[in-house]
Amino acid sequence: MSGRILPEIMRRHLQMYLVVGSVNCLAEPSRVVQEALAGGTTMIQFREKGRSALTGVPMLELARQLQDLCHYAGIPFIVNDDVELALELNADGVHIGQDDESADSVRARIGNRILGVSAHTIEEARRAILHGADYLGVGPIYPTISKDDAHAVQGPAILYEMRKAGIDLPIVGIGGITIDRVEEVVVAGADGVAVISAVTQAEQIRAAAEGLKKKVVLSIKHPGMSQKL
Ligand SMILES: Cc1ncc(COP(=O)(O)OP(=O)(O)O)c(N)n1
Ligand SMILES: Cc1ncsc1CCOP(=O)(O)O
Ligand SMILES: [Mg+2]
Repeated sequence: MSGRILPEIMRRHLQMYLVVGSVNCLAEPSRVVQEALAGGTTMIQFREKGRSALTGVPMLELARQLQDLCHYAGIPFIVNDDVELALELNADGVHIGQDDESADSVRARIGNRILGVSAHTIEEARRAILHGADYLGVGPIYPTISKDDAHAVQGPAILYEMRKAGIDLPIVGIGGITIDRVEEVVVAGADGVAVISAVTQAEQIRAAAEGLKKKVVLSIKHPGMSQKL
């Protein structure tokens, strides 16, 4: 990448952001990602975390496989937490939280790659921006089954508060987001939704991703209309 990603391009990548690892998938992870991409997923985060998470060579092989799928689909491939892995793979970016390596240090290591930072408060959001974040991951907006150590549920109000405080960086809402909740997340100020279970646990993965994406796009263009879908 020749420079930092433009906010308007970042916002589009955040519309239907799938966070995924082998632990979350009912079907084979590469199959899940293929289907999700066919449904219009706009960015993927590789998050290989949890009790039965892969490590070593199998983890690396899965990461490469998913990265290739993203490459062919023309969407960014982001690595959760592990900056070394992101650099080794030449991934498009990294997502870090408040308990991970600090954002300014990660920015210095990854150059112009995409940097996503989790923020739970206006203060954390402002610091992340100063430290070079390209987007903020805000949540959990609703209760989640996919992260044991998640912060307290914040509700869509946190998105309103951040926007009201003048935070205009691209934001993705995360945590317990289902198709019925997309509109209120977008209307509250998010540019898109990041999901694990709504896609990885769906019976029809492609249709699930497609439905979420359509609802985000409609909620951005015509707030209020997406109820009719
Ligand atoms: C898009 C997005 N937003 C938030 C998170 C959570 O990151 P973090 O708080 O570091 O927790 P872990 O995912 O590392 O368990 C995320 N991964 N993605
Ligand atoms: C990684 C993460 N960070 C905050 S909530 C969450 C889990 C989101 O998963 P789900 O979409 O299944 O609630
Ligand atoms: Mg983290």
